[in-house]
Amino acid sequence: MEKVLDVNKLSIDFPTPHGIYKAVRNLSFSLYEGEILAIVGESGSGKSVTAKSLLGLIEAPGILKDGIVMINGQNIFSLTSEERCTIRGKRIGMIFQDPNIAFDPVCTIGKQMVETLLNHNLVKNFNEGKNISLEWLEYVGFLDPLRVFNSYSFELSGGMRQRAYIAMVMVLEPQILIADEPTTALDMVNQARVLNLLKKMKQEKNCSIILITHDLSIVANTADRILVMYAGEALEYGEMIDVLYDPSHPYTKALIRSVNMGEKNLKLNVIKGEPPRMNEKISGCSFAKRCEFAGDECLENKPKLTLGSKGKYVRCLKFPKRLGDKL
Ligand SMILES: Nc1ncnc2c1ncn2[C@@H]1O[C@H](COP(=O)(O)OP(=O)(O)OP(=O)(O)O)[C@@H](O)[C@H]1O
Repeated sequence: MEKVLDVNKLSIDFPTPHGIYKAVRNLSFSLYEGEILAIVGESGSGKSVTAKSLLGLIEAPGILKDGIVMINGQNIFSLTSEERCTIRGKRIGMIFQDPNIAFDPVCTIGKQMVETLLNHNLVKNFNEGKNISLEWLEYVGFLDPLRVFNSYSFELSGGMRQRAYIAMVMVLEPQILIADEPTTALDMVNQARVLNLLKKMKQEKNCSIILITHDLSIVANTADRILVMYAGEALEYGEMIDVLYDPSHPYTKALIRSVNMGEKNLKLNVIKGEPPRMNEKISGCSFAKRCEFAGDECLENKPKLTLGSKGKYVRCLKFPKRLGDKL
């Protein structure tokens, strides 16, 4: 499978009056054609900052400390803002938890979709844009696409609005879609609809998707591979089956024990303690203070992300199956 995105040693800092917050630390991962990569981790682990940086967006006061994000052979950080705008939308699209931020309340859904197509010079006139927009509204599951086309966003229910949002992003047919907590605000029925839609876009449109979520049951249902983030860095990274059903890192194991993936009468274990403060200097393993297996060496020596069996990467000094390769 072809690599469509390559993130190499990405580090993002937020200088604040309380010190430098290290939101993303030396993060590397790739995304392949037609796959769903889930990024999971506790709140504040750096998932959203990472996702936005893939579009070249680092919100002030954040700064790119180091790293390269290659999309189709181009480093997004070395492009001009105009070149980045062309990549955004056409090559890479992003949907957030709250669709309201994407819609103009005084403009119909259809008009916005057609304007997006016209702005990217993908259609010659309104009617051509309307036909493409209607096809996408039908694709995301609307039985009466024309009604949605002529609606304002506030006239739709939450679930409909999220699907209309996906149609509006997908109308440009981006090769890469980043979905940041796309189902958090939805009920179970609409959650399933949106997740099935992501799977359909992967299978039928060969779309490569980064799915950011806290919810491991969603990951089990949709993802091909997983990146587990903690305190801005990757702790475990590999095939979904190998990470979720044969976890290696104590943090991944604890994360799995803290949710119910459908088992009856399962006792849930909350992970004790807090992640390190983002301005804290971490000399050893970032998870060591909360880890039940940690020894003195874990507090003193920083583990490297290391390749183990089944092509899985793990950052843990206690991880037994190391082959010695670094990422
Ligand atoms: N504007 C900001 N100013 C200072 N620090 C920031 C800012 N935005 C993000 N950060 C830092 O980046 C860290 C990671 O934030 P991010 O939103 O990526 O976390 P997340 O994993 O997506 O969390 P959640 O699941 O709650 O959305 C935060 O803990 C914070 O320290």
